[in-house]
Amino acid sequence: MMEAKDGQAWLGTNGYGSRREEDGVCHDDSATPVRANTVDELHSLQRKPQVVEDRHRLQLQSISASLASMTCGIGPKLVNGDPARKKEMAGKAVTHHQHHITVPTITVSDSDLKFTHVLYNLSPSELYEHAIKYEKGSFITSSGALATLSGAKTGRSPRDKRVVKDETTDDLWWGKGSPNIEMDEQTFLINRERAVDYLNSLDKVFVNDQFLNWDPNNRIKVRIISARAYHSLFMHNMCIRPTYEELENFGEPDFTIYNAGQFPCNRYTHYMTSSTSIDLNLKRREMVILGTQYAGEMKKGLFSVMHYLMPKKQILSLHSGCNMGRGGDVALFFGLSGTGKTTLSTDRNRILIGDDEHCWSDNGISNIEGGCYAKCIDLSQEKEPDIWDAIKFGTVLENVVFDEHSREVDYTEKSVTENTRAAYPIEYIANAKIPCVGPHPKNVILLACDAFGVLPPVSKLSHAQTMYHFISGYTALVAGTEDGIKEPQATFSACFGAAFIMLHPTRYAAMLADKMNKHGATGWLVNTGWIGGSYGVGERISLAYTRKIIDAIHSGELLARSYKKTDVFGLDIPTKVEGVPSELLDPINTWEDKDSYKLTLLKLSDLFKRNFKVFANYKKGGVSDLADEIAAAGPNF
Ligand SMILES: Nc1ncnc2c1ncn2[C@@H]1O[C@H](COP(=O)(O)OP(=O)(O)O)[C@@H](O)[C@H]1O
Ligand SMILES: C=C(OP(=O)(O)O)C(=O)O
Ligand SMILES: [Ca+2]
Ligand SMILES: [Mn+2]
Repeated sequence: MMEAKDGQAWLGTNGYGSRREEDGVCHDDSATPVRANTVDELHSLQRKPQVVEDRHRLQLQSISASLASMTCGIGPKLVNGDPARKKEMAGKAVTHHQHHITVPTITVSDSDLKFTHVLYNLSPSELYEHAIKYEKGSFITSSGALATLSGAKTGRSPRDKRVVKDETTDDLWWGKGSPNIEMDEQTFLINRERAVDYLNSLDKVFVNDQFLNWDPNNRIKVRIISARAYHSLFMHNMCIRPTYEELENFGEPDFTIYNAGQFPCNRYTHYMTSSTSIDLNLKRREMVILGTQYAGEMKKGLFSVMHYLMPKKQILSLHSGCNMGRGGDVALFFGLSGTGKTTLSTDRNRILIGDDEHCWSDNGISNIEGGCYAKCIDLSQEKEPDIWDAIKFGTVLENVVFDEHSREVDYTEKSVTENTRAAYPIEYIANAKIPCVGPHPKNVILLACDAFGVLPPVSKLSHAQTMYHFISGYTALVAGTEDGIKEPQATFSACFGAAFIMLHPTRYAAMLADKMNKHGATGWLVNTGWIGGSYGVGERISLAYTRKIIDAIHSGELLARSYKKTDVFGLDIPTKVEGVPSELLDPINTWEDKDSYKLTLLKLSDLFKRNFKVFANYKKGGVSDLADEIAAAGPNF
């Protein structure tokens, strides 16, 4: 080594340092030498250390309290940072012993002796490294997105969702048709303890402190405690990301998720019917996840919470996408999974406010989330260029298949699941509106993917029809996609999101009716499903045609068209839409077998009627006055 001028040593390429030898050989010593004595020292120069301040101590105390065991009432010993960098972290621990307890405690369990490292609001880069190093199935794809596997579950488990029933939850929707399956407080605490013990047994946990709802007056603070970098990155993308200052003043969360998804619940525990349990406790403002690693549970679990909290403030929570034209006209896109909310709200010519969860308050629309969650089965650059471009560094790609060597994703591949997904921050869509808020909607578009092929590609709805179809929440997808032709499966999901609503559907419908009336919004029903016959005979309407229809709604062109009424459903269908063959607009034209069309139409209308019966008779603080008018807005035959 050779002494540099300022007393630091440089690293040379050999034992002689980089002394210039006058031998006519060219040496590689043109750059300023590195200031390090050892390779370790050199590596330590790479990263600017994070300053551990009092702020971090307060955060650790707060997290320790979040992870407190119910039985002994104290939280674990926590230390900031990566366990793999132990030496750098030494002496900076915060424990409950210092802060919460004045008398000396006697250590009674092994878990009291250990530290849990907290990886607090890590950046996407840090989370990538953790995922790749420690989580099997994590890879960097050729676009820079992180491919991950969600494990045995590749979709949500609605039958395993439980809601604590107590004195505060009388006004919830319980019973037949409701997504809220009850559990008691005691059982919740048993599952909570199971999750907390699991998380505390780990060397490290990930903690995300973030926000929900872009409306600053109605924003809530959420904390997500999880065991996987994948989950932390997913929520980083999906929730609203705090600025440094906002994080500094974060304080205590309004709601906390304990995601112990790799660990099962105990089937012997009361109310458990499988090894998966997603438990919501509104009074404690906590959610526990056991036995599923599907990240969508966290996103949609928080959505349920918003479906409870927001209506209490006269704010309507909506399972819809939302975008805005350059002139400020806002459109909502309702629909069940796979009907096109994400695809159609992401539109080159319009500004994206959000793809899935919104609030409608007296001030207009706000997105609940900070990211989008797009399906990627059969994704193509040509058909969905904006979503394609959003799949880059930072994006989580769930359960996709890629080329072993090139790491190119094959979006047609369903060998892990058909529900392959991309989760990305909303600003990855070039024309996203930040902050994600907008004025009152002008158009309310109800999407149905009708695999029966009898609903028209577009209908204009009266207010009563809008309510009827909103409460019905119809779509029909095809059950199995592989072996042969299967019957389309009709699904009715109230408010186009029965799995997430907490109150009776009529409560949300009444609010929607009220807001649409007040702000003069027009309702539309768009069939993004089959034309020319049911699944097996006809085909799915092309995305290009659906986009033309949506364009005509946005521009006002469609409102000005002439209409005719259909039989049975009594829908008003336009006779012409720019860019769409006119014969497509009335389904009877595209069916070769007219008898079969009529039979299928009647069959579907019968399914609608049977489904609606339960709502028609419901009179409890909902749209009871409107009930008759709304029921009459359904199919008639
Ligand atoms: N005509 C169409 N309209 C909308 N989506 C279509 C159409 N044809 C095919 N699709 C595909 O259907 C899927 C719709 O899914 P997505 O937009 O993610 O639904 P959601 O957000 O409502 O769950 C996408 O994969 C899209 O490419
Ligand atoms: C994440 C989901 O949303 P969607 O399929 O509506 O995009 C879901 O329903 O699990
Ligand atoms: Ca959804
Ligand atoms: Mn979606």
